[in-house]
Amino acid sequence: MHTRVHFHSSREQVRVPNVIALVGLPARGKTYISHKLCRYLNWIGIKTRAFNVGEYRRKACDFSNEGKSDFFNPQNLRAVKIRDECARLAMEDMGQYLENKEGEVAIFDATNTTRERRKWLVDFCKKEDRDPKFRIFFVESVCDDPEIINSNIAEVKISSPDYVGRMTEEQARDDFVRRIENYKSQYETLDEELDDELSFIRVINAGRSFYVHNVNGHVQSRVVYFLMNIHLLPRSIYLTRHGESEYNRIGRLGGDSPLSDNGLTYAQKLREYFEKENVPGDLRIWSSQKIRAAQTANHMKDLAAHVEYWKVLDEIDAGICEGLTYEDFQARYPKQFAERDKDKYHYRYPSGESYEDLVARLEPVIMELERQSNVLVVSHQAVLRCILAYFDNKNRSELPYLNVPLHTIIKLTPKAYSCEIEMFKFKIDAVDTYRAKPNEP
Ligand SMILES: O=c1[nH]cnc2c1c(-c1ccccc1)cn2-c1ccc(Br)cc1
Ligand SMILES: O=P(O)(O)OC[C@H]1O[C@](O)(CO)[C@@H](O)[C@@H]1O
Repeated sequence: MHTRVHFHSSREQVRVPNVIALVGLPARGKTYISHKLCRYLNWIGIKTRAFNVGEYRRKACDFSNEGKSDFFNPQNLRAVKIRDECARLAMEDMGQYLENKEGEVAIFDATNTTRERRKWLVDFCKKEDRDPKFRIFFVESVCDDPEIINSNIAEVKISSPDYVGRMTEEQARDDFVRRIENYKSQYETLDEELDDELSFIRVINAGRSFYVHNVNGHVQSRVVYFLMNIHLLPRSIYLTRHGESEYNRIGRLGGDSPLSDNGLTYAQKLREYFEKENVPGDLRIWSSQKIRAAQTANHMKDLAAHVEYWKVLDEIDAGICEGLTYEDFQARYPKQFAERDKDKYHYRYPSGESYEDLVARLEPVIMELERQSNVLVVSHQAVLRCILAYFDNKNRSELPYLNVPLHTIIKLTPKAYSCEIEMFKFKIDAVDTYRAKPNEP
């Protein structure tokens, strides 16, 4: 009988609640950072939610009767009152989220461009009757590169609910530039002397340089590490499973079987796809160290600088079920089989892995994908579900059931706040290895 030891990440209860507060003028990528950080922290298992004050303001007052940029004029006292009220509401909701332990990290996405506003936040996190106090980390984004600012305004501002359908793009752009001017007059940047006791990072020109001050604790150091590895440069990430393998054909899990004839055909067609794709610059190819993946990647050899073989890209280890079919698994270990369907993300095969283990094993791959330009990843069903869940912001109950069929290329193209996903299914026969969640009895 196998001794089963349950390792549950009990660290979640231990960690102090963290607030990550953005600082910066409009169109400095605060919401971009907020969305991306939220997605990364949730994926690595740190429950995180973003609170965007702009959304509270849009709920509080529709813009039909408000002057757009004038609403942000500091002399407009009525508007100042509404904006402060929205910030207070967002802060209250954030406080509840952390107090009720719904999550460990709250991201406060607002301009926070005055020392007074930031002091309000700090006092809120450290207030007398709060136990435990919230740790707060400021992420300031400063940017004077007009190209970056204009791409931000073009990509996300003029299509924002504040403008769309109310004025022309030209008018929207002009109004937004006036809105920025309103904030500039009041902007007090973080200062290493005046704000010496604060913890913060200043990101300059979309990550061209950084100033890091008084980093405190595990979450803040992960945030700094992540922000120093992401970039805005346009590129695409291609994901594909190996071609159909002999084990796929007989429904066996895991193993290290070679490609079937169909699989070999797919490997050839994959190469032809990339010959036509004309990927700009050089294409990096990462393969797992399983024969079926290496055979698939090797058909691309001379198209890419070189193929790299990563063991961390190997398929989920099914432990005692390696080499079995699902039918064998159910017949031989009925209790285990039933347990897996109850919570497929946390279920760990005896002597094997869970999807949660896979995510932990794949974190360096995600970090390197963020750093790189155009990459093709040749891997496996469970592994690609984890990678896809990161880029498509899928949670831990959806992740183990994502559809990643054989003989299909998944092309990811990151956009401002989301990732464009295209799936190219090749007309080459392949078995269907997808096993749906059985409906509740
Ligand atoms: O506009 C900007 N100014 C300044 N920094 C910016 C942007 C954007 C951006 C650009 C276009 C659309 C949506 C967001 C991203 N970052 C950014 C910030 C921090 C890091 Br680390 C990487 C990128
Ligand atoms: O988590 P699921 O749905 O069983 O999929 C993972 C399985 O898919 C395969 O890659 C192909 O069936 C197996 O090697 C692996 O155990």
